[in-house]
Amino acid sequence: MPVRFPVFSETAMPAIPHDYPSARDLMDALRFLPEEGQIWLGEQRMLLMSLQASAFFRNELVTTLGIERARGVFIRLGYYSGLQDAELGEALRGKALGLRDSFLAGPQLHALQGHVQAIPVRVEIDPEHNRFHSEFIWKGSFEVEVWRPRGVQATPVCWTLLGYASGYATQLLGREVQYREVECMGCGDAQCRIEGRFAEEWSDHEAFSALLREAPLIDELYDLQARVATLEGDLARRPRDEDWGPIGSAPAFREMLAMLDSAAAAEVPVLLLGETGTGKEILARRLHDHSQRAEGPFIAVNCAAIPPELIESELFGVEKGAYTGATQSRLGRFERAHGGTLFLDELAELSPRAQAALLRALQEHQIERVGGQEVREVDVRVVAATHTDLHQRVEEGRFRRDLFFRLNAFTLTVPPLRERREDTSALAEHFLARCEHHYQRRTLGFSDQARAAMLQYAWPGNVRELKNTIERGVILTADHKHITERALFGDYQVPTLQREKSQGLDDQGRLVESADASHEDASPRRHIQALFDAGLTPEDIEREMLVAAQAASDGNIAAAARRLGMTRPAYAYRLKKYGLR
Ligand SMILES: Nc1ncnc2c1ncn2[C@@H]1O[C@H](COP(=O)(O)OP(=O)(O)OP(=O)(O)O)[C@@H](O)[C@H]1O
Repeated sequence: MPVRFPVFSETAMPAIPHDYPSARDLMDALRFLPEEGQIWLGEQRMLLMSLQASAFFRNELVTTLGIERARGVFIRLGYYSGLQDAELGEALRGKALGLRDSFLAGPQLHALQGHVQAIPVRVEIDPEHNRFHSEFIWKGSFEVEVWRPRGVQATPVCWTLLGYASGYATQLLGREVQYREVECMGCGDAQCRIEGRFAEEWSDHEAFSALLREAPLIDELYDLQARVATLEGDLARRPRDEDWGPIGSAPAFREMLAMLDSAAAAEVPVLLLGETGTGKEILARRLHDHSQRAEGPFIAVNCAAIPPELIESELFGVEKGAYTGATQSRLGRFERAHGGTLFLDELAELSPRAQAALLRALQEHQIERVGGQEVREVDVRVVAATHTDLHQRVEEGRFRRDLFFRLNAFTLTVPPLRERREDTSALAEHFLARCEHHYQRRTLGFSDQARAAMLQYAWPGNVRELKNTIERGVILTADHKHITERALFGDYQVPTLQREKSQGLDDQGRLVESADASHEDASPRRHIQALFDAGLTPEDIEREMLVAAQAASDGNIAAAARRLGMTRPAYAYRLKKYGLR
């Protein structure tokens, strides 16, 4: 169904914007967290900036870059904001209200952010029939204000706004839309008016697309450029080979890496300690790559993954006929690692017999295959790893003391991710690039909220868990969309995020004066007063909120719970309590 707004002649146009759905949903997505120094709009962290500061920034940029280049920067800035907001508009309204209202969320969000009031003149959206035509009058453009002191300009000045409208519609429709400012108060017209069409309907569309792709001249906008380029199908962000090594610049990690590198040249055995998933294997590989054995093989064995009765034959090989089923002789990992490095992960799991054989291999560089008589010389450097307390195992008599001392000569402890949180972002970007490459996907990266959640989370499974989480996020995110907190963590609520506090419900689901309510914004109190005036009890209000959240979430319980800042079980419990389920 094409969506049409009445076409008004300019004189007949009403002064008050009409036909917009309620902006309540968009306003509810806006959260002020003064105690944490943050403002959030959906999954994006926002900034409040004064018009004067914005004018100052623009002047600086125009002076530094010249007007044409500055124009490009601001159009791209707006374009990127538009892309982000379209995700929010679609998430809030797409399923529930459809394309028309998702589209109108764009100008409404623009207004909510104080940029401009957009009055629809014509809105026809019918992508199925290849039709898109929209026209808005802009009132109170902040960019006209910013330019006013510079006098009348030769060309339209609402750069960011125009970029925003183009980015929003492009992202929402999944097809390039471009807007033009056909009238602008900044260049002497009586009003600002924009028109939007599919890109190819504009004769000069290539110049506009090129502007979006143009390399920004300031570092802060490189990211934007990469994302716009991504949209244009440019397969950016391929991981480089050197990116595949251990990532980390936290002091604890750097220090450990420096020791690892100095151990690489020496021929000593190395013991890596650290929790599961901290990267012990990747570090063992680095040790190998930096050693004189780099040209030789690197063989990794997870001792815990091999049944105890098979571990010896796995490590040392087997002679034909050694046991039923040994129909031919087989090389063990030691022999395969000859001239290189053998990485023994989960070393603590070795059987006593295997421990004895390993000790001999380390001391005498000799092994015997299972069922064989021949003594074979092996030239292997052993790097072992464990997440258990090996010393304690020795005390308990479960691990040979002499072997422990042999391996313990050079010990390194790999710090868990929670002790080097500053590495989380770099690791996350690294895994994102790898996963996108692997799955041939092009997301727009992490939302601000997803990033914040990753930084808050304790990562008990360490780097491996982070990697798996990001893989999940990439799989669940459509191309050209941001990876949300939900895509990463599902319905799990990252425990320490304090945003929920400001949503005004305590952990029993009761309405409370939120942290922000004590500040200037009196609107929640006003609403609550109105509810009291209507004679509603707190129970009535709670019941209504539960129902409303469910309706607004298409009956999806997890989504409704999130909307109310509750866990799913807490929400389900309340539904039951009120007989709503
Ligand atoms: N610093 C790092 N930079 C890049 N990738 C890493 C880093 N640390 C770990 N990884 C990746 O995380 C995953 C888990 O790491 P790895 O297998 O080396 O951990 P581990 O400590 O050996 O785990 P376990 O003790 O459970 O065997 C691997 O895919 C590895 O490539």
